[in-house]
Amino acid sequence: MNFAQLKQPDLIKQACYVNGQWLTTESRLDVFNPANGEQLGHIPCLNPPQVEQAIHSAQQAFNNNQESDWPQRCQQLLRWHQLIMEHKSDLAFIICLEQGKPLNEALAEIEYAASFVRWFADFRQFDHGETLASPLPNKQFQTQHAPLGVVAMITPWNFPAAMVLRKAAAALAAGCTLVIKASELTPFTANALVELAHQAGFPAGVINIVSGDAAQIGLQFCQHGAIKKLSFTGSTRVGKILMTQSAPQLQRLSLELGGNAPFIVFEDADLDAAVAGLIASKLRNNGQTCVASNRIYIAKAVASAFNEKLLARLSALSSGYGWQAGVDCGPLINQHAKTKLQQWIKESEALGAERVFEQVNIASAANFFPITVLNKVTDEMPVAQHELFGPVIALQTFTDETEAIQRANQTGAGLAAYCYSLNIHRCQRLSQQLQYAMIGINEGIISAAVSPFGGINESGFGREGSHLGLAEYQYVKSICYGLGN
Ligand SMILES: NC(=O)c1ccc[n+]([C@@H]2O[C@H](COP(=O)([O-])OP(=O)(O)OC[C@H]3O[C@@H](n4cnc5c(N)ncnc54)[C@H](O)[C@@H]3O)[C@@H](O)[C@H]2O)c1
Ligand SMILES: N[C@@H](CC=O)C(=O)O
Repeated sequence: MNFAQLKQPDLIKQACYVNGQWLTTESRLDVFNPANGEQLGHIPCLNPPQVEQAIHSAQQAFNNNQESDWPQRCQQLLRWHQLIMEHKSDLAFIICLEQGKPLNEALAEIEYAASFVRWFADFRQFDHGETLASPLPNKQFQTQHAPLGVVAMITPWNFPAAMVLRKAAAALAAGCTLVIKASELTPFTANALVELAHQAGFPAGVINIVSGDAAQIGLQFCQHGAIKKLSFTGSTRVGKILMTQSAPQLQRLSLELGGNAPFIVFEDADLDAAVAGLIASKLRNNGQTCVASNRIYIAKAVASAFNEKLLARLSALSSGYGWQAGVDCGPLINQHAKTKLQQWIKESEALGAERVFEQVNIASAANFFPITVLNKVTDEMPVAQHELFGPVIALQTFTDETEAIQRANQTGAGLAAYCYSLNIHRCQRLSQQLQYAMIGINEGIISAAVSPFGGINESGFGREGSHLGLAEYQYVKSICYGLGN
């Protein structure tokens, strides 16, 4: 299985895009299909002067950009959205091959990713400063929303299109220019999106994409005076490195980091809906989602009924190659992800967890991992302490609401939380008392372009999507007009 099967194979760029040109180098990084280990291609490993060229071209393009250019930028965004939708089956196939998720999920990711481009192009037209009521007769006060300048973005492999477009669309709508470093595990989706941006008519230098040594490029972004903001999505570990590195420049940062979402099912929940919600939130992208439910708390009174329904639904799911019909889960991204999960399961079993389900209907290639359900988990076990990022469902029980809330809040992370109950008062209490930035109430899939996405605490800061996502790439200018005497 390879990219030759694309309707438009020239969407595959084994290159970086700098100042409107695709650039290749002798030095390369190889890219593999996580499902079968086959090499898919390679991307350049740029050296610091080549990365500098990309930053410089973004700076030049920003200097040439005027607020009056917005109508053209808006047209470019709308054209980009249209091209992405026209090529969605090819783009989904690229995601499926380099990231592993099933084609239907990859297609859903493209539509979700494209929705940010459309949303920011539309919303920006209504974004404006204000004229303020002046307390002084001889002065008038106004605010303007100004673009920050050159923005660097570093994105992960789990949503190779959505994580790029959620940032890029907002920054472009704000009037910024970009240097993107996508994950080296999934570069071809980002490159194809940039090729479509090129076709949509963005001028040279407005969008640049680089690849190479991640740590070195990250450091270069953090230390570069021309880069006014760094927007990062990835692990908490790397987020902390970037924050430390960028502190001396007081560079603006958005950090979209890892989660450890509680999923609470109360005795008054619709159990079928709760099982469906858990499967949706836990097994989307085979568990490799920052908002995936991680610690599953079920009220003691309904635990055995819930578990029975859950295992019945899980038995019908299959794992396999994403490009084959009827596949529910793809592989993990690499061997490291698999070894980590095996280790945490083993350590948790040694502490008393019981394996009550292990999927049998699964492809035999190296990175596949069976959907696994553990019962009798406790909060101290590794499967509850770590962001699992895989298809492992760690079940715990609780006695009452106070206990559930207290245990759910007992983590450093603060991204997403979920609860299922048909009691409206309880749902309102939970929405107030769960200390998470995003809460799903009787719902397992919570993201949309219109809604602010982001975390608190160890899950980072900054918001993507929504009007707040645009503000991340702007600064507010306050203007005071003297009106004479
Ligand atoms: N909160 C969110 O919106 C969100 C969304 C998706 C993923 N995530 C998180 O991302 C993680 C999974 O992604 P990952 O494994 O690609 O994360 P990662 O932190 O390993 O890598 C993310 C990106 O950072 C780059 N990188 C790695 N080391 C770096 C360094 N020293 N300096 C600069 N860049 C560096 C990588 O090349 C990649 O592009 C999970 O923790 C997940 O929860 C969060
Ligand atoms: N799945 C998230 C991204 C994090 O993994 C989303 O819904 O946008």
